[in-house]
Order: sequence, then C-alpha cells, then structure tokens
Amino acid sequence: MSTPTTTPTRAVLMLEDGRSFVGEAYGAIGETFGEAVFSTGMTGYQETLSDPSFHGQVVIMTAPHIGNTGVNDEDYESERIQVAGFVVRDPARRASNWRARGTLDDELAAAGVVGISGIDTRALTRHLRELGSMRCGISSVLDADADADADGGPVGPGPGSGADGERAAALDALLDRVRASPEMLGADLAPRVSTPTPYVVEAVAGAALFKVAALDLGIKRATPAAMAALGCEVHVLPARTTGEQLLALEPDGVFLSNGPGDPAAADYAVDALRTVLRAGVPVFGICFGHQLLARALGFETYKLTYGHRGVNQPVGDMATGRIAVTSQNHGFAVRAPLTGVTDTPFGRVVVSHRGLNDNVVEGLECLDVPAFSVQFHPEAAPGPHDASPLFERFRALMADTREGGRERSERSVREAGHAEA
Ligand SMILES: NC(=O)CC[C@H](N)C(=O)O
Repeated sequence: MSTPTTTPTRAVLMLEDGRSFVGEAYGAIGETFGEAVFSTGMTGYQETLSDPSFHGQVVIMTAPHIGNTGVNDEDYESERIQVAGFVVRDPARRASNWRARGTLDDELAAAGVVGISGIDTRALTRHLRELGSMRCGISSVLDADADADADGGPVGPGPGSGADGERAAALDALLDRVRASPEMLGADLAPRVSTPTPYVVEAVAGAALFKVAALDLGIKRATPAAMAALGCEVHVLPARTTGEQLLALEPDGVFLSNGPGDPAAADYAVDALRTVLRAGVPVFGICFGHQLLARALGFETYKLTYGHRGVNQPVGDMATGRIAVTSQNHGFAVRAPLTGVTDTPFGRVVVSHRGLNDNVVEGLECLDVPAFSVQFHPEAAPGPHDASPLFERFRALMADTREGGRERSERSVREAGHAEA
C-alpha cells in the first residue's frame, strides 16, 4: 500500500551551537538560514511576518497556537513576508475568521518561506534567552538523501552507513552551512528592504498641514498612515537618500523608520541625519531610526543578548514616571547614561525612556535641537496603542519649529526694515 500523502515531512532546526530540534515542515519545503529570535506577541503574527525589520531573521513564536485567523489582505505591514524562516509549536489546523482568505501554512508555502512546526518552542526560547540570539538553519529536505539511501542503497552495518549514518552526516553538513551563513552583527540590511523609488502618502484630512520626509529603512505601512491621519503629507524615500536630498524637499520634519540589520553599519543614514540636524529641521526616529539618531549624536550602539520582541514590553517615561506597554522588535540598543544630561555636538541630550524589564535605553530627547526618538513602536502594528501620541508630539515639534522659524523670519524682516530706515 502506498503511504498516505498526508504523512508530514520531517524538518530540522539546527542552531549555531549544534543544538537541534526535530519537527514537521511548515510553509515551503526547503532550507533557510538566519538569526534565531523569539517574539512573545500572542497576536499579530501577520504583521510580525511582514515587518521588514525581521529581514534575515528566523522568528520563533512563543505563543503556542499560531495561524488561527489565517491570512487576510489588510494586515500586511509591507508587500511581502519578510522573515527568513518561521517557527511555531502548534499550527492551527484550520483558519477561522471572517476576513481570512487562506491559511498561514499555504501563504508561507506560496511565498517560499521555509518554516518548522511541532517543536518545543519553550525549550528553544529558554536556550536563546540563556545563550543569546544565534544563527540557525531550518531544513525540510535533509531526509531526502538519507531516505533515498535507506530505501534503495545497500544496508551495511557500522557507523556511517545506512540511514542513520546518512542522517548524522546530513546534520553535520547542515551545521556547517549554519556556521557559514551571514552574521547579524555588522550587517547593513536596510537598503535591501527599502523602497527603490520615492512615493508619497497623502494626508488624510484634506489639505496637508506638514510635509514629512520619511527615510524608509524598512518602514511599515502603519507608520506613514499614522502620520497621514494627522495631516502630514509623507514623502517616503529610499534608505540611501542623502541629507541634501532630504533638505531639498523643504520638509517640516524628517522621520527615520524602523529597519533590519546593525545600526553600526548604516553610516550613510547617520551622515544624512547629521546634515538634517545641522539645518535645524525636526527629527523623529523609531527603533532603527532611534539607534541612528543616537549614533548621529555620538552615542554607540551594541547588540543585546536576545533583544526585545513582542507587544507587551513595559517602558518608563524618565520625566513623568508614567508607564507605557509597548510593541518592540529590536536586537540592538543605544548605550547612553540613563540619568543626567550628555553634551553632544548637537547640544544637550537626555534619555527620555527606559525599559522596565532591564533598564535598556528606550528613548532620547535633544534639548537644543528639535529631535527625539524611541526604541519602541508607536505605530503599534501589531501591539498596544499606548505610544501612539508620539506622532502628535512630532507634529507639535514641527508646528513649534515652524512658528519659531516664522517668528525668526518676521524678526529679521523687522530688523532689515530698521536697517533700511
Ligand atoms: N525594528 C527595528 O527597527 C530593529 C532595529 C535593529 N535592526 C535592531 O534589531 O535592533
């Protein structure tokens, strides 16, 4: 009798340190490599999968049941699934939601995204929490060779022969491929996910009040949408746009988006930002954009052991003590003194927010130039909306700077008039 076609295909997740997990193929059949990171969000898997900041990463969902609501066209945060691979414990056997147009398994397969299911994601997460994020590979094609040999090849005794020997050799070879795959430290990934050409997101409520130049380092759809809803005309620009090109748009403000990779590798964006800061144009950065503002001010960034990824990360406002529950997705962070004022080439800077789980810097505020940034995600896709007023704060900063600018130019007109008289 032939084997039923429903027999699951075996898949293996191999970590850089040699620990491996055996499960079932989920999504596309094949092989993939990336940095193994875990996300604790219990909702929002579609937004997570399509967040460009996950480019080059294999995402492990700590929530065990994934895929319940299938996939729809509305919840994509970019044009495609961006993760390098996907790891789940217990995929939903059917999708159930009025918006669903298909299952997550099929969607991943159609997008060519290799995943694995049925593994102990709790043990995997604890391992990464102790030892830190590391490279990994998922393969659902390893058994093909071993099985072919086991079925058709000679059955010989001793190590290295037969299916077991083949499988051990295949696992060793997979580990070699994991260790040969690119590292996240030092990776410049934003240009890979950025828009190739500029585009404009129109302000929602009639006439645009403010023109925002947004550097797309891996922007999510919800971000320009949130600013457009506040009356901003958002010009979304490729990652390598220069400071001069940003200023040539005569924007009321410059926004720096989230994005994948190591902020220490994106010197081009740091240079652009310094040009903008020198011009006194308001700046707002989130996540990768926050890390780049920090670098432009002279702070360093570093790699966290395992990062913050999820929708329930508590953040404290240093000035008010107020706590916000935030959406986060970062593996790098800014090194800056939590208290006190730091003097930088762009004047005084304070840390505005800190992570309440581990005291990581979660926000910066410039006191002498109109610029601020947060490590978390005010666009909240997915996640809670506690931080969404930050877009209003950016609008207020643009309004103040514009008023200040008007006052200054009115004063110079008056002064020029005096000079003439
Ligand atoms: N979401 C982001 O912008 C992530 C920023 C950066 N790639 C990090 O991992 O820290």
